[in-house]
Amino acid sequence: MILLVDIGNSRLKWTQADAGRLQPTIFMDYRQADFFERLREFWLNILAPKQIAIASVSENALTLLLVDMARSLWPGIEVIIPQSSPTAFNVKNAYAQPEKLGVDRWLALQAAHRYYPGDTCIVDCGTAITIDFIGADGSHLGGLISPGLLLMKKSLAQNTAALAFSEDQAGTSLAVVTAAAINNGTLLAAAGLVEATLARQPKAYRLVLSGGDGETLARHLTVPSILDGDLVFKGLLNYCRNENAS
Ligand SMILES: Nc1ncnc2c1ncn2[C@@H]1O[C@H](COP(=O)(O)OP(=O)(O)O)[C@@H](O)[C@H]1O
Ligand SMILES: CC(C)(COP(=O)(O)O)[C@@H](O)C(=O)NCCC(=O)O
Ligand SMILES: [K+]
Repeated sequence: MILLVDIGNSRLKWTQADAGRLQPTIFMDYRQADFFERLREFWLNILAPKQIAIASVSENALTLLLVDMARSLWPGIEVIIPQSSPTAFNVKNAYAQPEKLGVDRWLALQAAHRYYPGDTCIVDCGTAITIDFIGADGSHLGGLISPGLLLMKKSLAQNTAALAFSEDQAGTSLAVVTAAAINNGTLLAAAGLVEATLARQPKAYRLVLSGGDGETLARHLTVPSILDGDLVFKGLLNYCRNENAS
């Protein structure tokens, strides 16, 4: 059994992999006061893992606390914390400073190259929206970062006098009330960003979506997409199979 952990800027996601098969993901808000107790409760009741692999774009202190918890629960557990690098698993990082690419994006690129080979565009619609392109030969072409849906709405609420935050369903039609105007405006900003980015590339790319708002985005895009919320976990699994990747 392998324990896989993906820490984003909003939530911690974890799952277990048994012979490469991923169990359902557990989503947790790591900013809640009882987060560590709740996670410990969960982990006390799982089969002892041989390895724990962690991908985090959040505070390093959080990763260290999780490693401490894992080591106290399962002494001798192997801890794997991949870092962004110039190349790994036949994928070449396009960043001028490869270590600066978010490790979640780096792992998703490696998983896409393995499970969706070809020219692929990966969009992770989480706290931020990240868009990354990879060619069939494994070369990353670069990417884009924009605020996610919740952040766009929060920033409107925080920086205006008259715009309140609402979690109502969003669409892409023209609205006649403020809440819908905001929800639809922000959703269309995200959908338009993805569609425009794809349209501006010199060739066609297969689109793979992930992240907490991936499904919402998929429903409102005018282009076909595949939903895969496990890309980061799948990327982590590579490092568990082969620790010597560079
Ligand atoms: N139950 C939920 N709790 C929190 N965010 C959610 C939930 N359902 C959908 N979302 C959306 O998902 C986004 C977070 O996605 P996620 O992939 O977990 O982000 P991150 O990887 O940045 O932590 C939020 O910004 C929000 O818009
Ligand atoms: C862009 C991100 C904030 C996305 O994080 P997320 O929305 O998954 O929480 C993260 O991948 C990150 O911190 N990246 C480092 C900068 C970069 O990738 O260029
Ligand atoms: K993201």
